[in-house]
Amino acid sequence: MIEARGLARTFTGKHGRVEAVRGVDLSVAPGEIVGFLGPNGAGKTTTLRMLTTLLAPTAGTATVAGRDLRADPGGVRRRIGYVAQGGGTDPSVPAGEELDLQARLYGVDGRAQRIAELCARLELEGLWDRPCGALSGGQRRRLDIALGLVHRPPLLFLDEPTTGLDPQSRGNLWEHIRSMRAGDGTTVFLTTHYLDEADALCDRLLIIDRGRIVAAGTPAELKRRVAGDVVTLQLADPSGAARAREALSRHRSVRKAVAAGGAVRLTVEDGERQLMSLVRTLDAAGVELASLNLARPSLDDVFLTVTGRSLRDAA
Ligand SMILES: Nc1ncnc2c1ncn2[C@@H]1O[C@H](COP(=O)(O)OP(=O)(O)OP(=O)(O)O)[C@@H](O)[C@H]1O
Repeated sequence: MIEARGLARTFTGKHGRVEAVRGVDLSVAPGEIVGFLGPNGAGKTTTLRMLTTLLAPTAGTATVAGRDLRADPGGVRRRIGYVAQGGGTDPSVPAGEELDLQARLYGVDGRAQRIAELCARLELEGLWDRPCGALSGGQRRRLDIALGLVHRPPLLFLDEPTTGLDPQSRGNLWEHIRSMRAGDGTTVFLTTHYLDEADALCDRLLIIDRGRIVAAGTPAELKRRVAGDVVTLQLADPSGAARAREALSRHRSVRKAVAAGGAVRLTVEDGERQLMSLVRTLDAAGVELASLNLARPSLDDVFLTVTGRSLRDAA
């Protein structure tokens, strides 16, 4: 559904050159929900705007929904839906009117039926006459999605669909996105910087950092392949962190050791079995331990492993 090779975008302005996206390759199969994850400023929106024809790439090629991005941008636009960050509704216009107008703009066959179908599926019934500005955050996001889907596109792009929503509305929106896929087989490509969203909603993830894709796979694959188990050793005396890190990084099970805030954080193969041996290594190095924690990897650990930074800190 999407094939991109070497997609890049450089901005040149008064303050110099910004290489926002530096050669992105990506493939999305029909029916997938793919999450594009990364910290603020990583290049998510820029990539999305290129894939949706809103921004011309400086380099690279892409086929989107079966059409060539450069040769046939109009063809791409007719076959995709795009929901921008914050949506694009007029606060003073009633929700139903927005939907009707969008359907007319696209010349949708069976307009009334398509709108009724979307309203039922996205729980928008009864909101027809309500001005968009008077809808709740969750309702507005569902209306934005309905607007993006009115012309039955096989591919839907969502830019940070749940930013600003409370946890309950976020979970509710995830359900709706899944039901779109189940009902029409819609392929969904979404950007997010929420790790829980990426984990719970997406079949596959692409992690972008500083304009490059640094990891790709299903959430489970990424956690298994990239991260290993995470052992955090809190030291009694924070000044021993560097020494502890050095001793532990020589341990045969340790893939990566990072010292931060008086603790050493290890990425370890088979963490449970290695705990005693790690404690002995620390003991031999003369470093006193205050506490110990073993955790299965999270997506944040994946990001930390591939970039050396925490996604939470970076976001
Ligand atoms: N029109 C522009 N002119 C100059 N620089 C830009 C422009 N648009 C984006 N950038 C820069 O390109 C980089 C990538 O921005 P982009 O909006 O793609 O990131 P993002 O991952 O979507 O971030 P966020 O999560 O904050 O939305 C940033 O450094 C940003 O400041």
